[in-house]
Amino acid sequence: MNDLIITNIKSLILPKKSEHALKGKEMDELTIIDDAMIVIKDGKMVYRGPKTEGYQASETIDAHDKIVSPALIEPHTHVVHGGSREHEMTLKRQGMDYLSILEKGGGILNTVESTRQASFDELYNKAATNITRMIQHGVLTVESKSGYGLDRDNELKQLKVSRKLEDNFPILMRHTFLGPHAIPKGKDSDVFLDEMIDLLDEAKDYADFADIFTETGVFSVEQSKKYMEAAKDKGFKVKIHADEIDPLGGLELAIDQGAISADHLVAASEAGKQQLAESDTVAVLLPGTTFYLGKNDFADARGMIDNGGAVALATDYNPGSCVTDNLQMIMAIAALKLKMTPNEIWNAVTVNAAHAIDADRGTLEVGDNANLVIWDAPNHEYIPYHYGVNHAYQVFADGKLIFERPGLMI
Ligand SMILES: N=CN[C@@H](CCC(=O)O)C(=O)O
Ligand SMILES: [Zn+2]
Repeated sequence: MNDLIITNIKSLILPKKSEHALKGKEMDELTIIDDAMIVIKDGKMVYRGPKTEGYQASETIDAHDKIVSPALIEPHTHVVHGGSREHEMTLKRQGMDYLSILEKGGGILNTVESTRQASFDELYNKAATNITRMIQHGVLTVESKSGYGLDRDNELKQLKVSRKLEDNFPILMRHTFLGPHAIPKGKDSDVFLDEMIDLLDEAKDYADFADIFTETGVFSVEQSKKYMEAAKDKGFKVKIHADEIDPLGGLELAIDQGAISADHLVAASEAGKQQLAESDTVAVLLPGTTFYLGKNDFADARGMIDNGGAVALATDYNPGSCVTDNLQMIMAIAALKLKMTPNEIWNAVTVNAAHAIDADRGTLEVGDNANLVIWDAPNHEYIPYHYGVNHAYQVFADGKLIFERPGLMI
């Protein structure tokens, strides 16, 4: 007897399981099975394919002609933080840009203050609200960065909160130490970077990856190289916030260092984009950030994919440069502004997002954990098309229904 059958699935969306992230033309390939059915036993996929009579189960769920996909994957968030920065919208309206706000002690440094002041429980409860919202939007795998402590105790506090979230929610998380996220006021950047390098040993108990913000007025390419090499020596896989605003060569550094991902890449060079195709580095693009910063030039996803590179998408949820926990919204921005096809977008928020954070997720093959979403949508193109609302209808973690969108009470 099988545990659960989900039947009457209009279309089943199946990204390809692969040893490496999907690159170039592969990103436009997606298997779609119409009139489908899923069988789950002990939380794992036993069958997925055309409807058949061959299976029995103690429970059957009728998908009522809705579509089903693997649960989405968030490969870049700053979900653990104190405070909020709505006042920055006024500053931006008055013409101050992101780096000028940071230079004046606002931006990331504002959130550092709020995060330092917040207790462990306050940080946990706040982040739990965002994680809940992400799950409600169809996400069951989340990467979470520190980077708002900028000192030993507060960086570790953030990472411990991140770990507790993973313990208490039915999700898989990856935890990233982002000590070099900004330079504390009055500190010398080299001295501070050395402090963060010294902290890597302790951070290793809680974090899977080490990350750095390589940007004008933050850390240079040379400093980033030093940090990444130190982190790799200590057993970390490395990530980088690269070429978000200025073209410093962060993508080339990431590739050179064998980074698992290079994130942002709005201002990445042509040379970097060419090299991406030959590398195992995944480009994690964050178009919600470009939108939220009010910019018109988006990352060149088309160039990266057409050159043969691997692209993933994330919200970059954080309190300053992208305040949304709705990855479906990012799928819409990717369609409109990154000119990605629906198939590329689905692969970018499932398999490729999984590869960007070293997670074996994002597919629905036999033997996979049954992490999936029933979407209230007629086809897979509909979700990027009808933007700004939640299309997730039912979310299943390891075959268990954990969220169902309520309907009207009239
Ligand atoms: N750009 C650097 N870090 C974050 C933003 C952090 C913040 O503004 O609080 C990002 O990925 O966009
Ligand atoms: Zn970030």
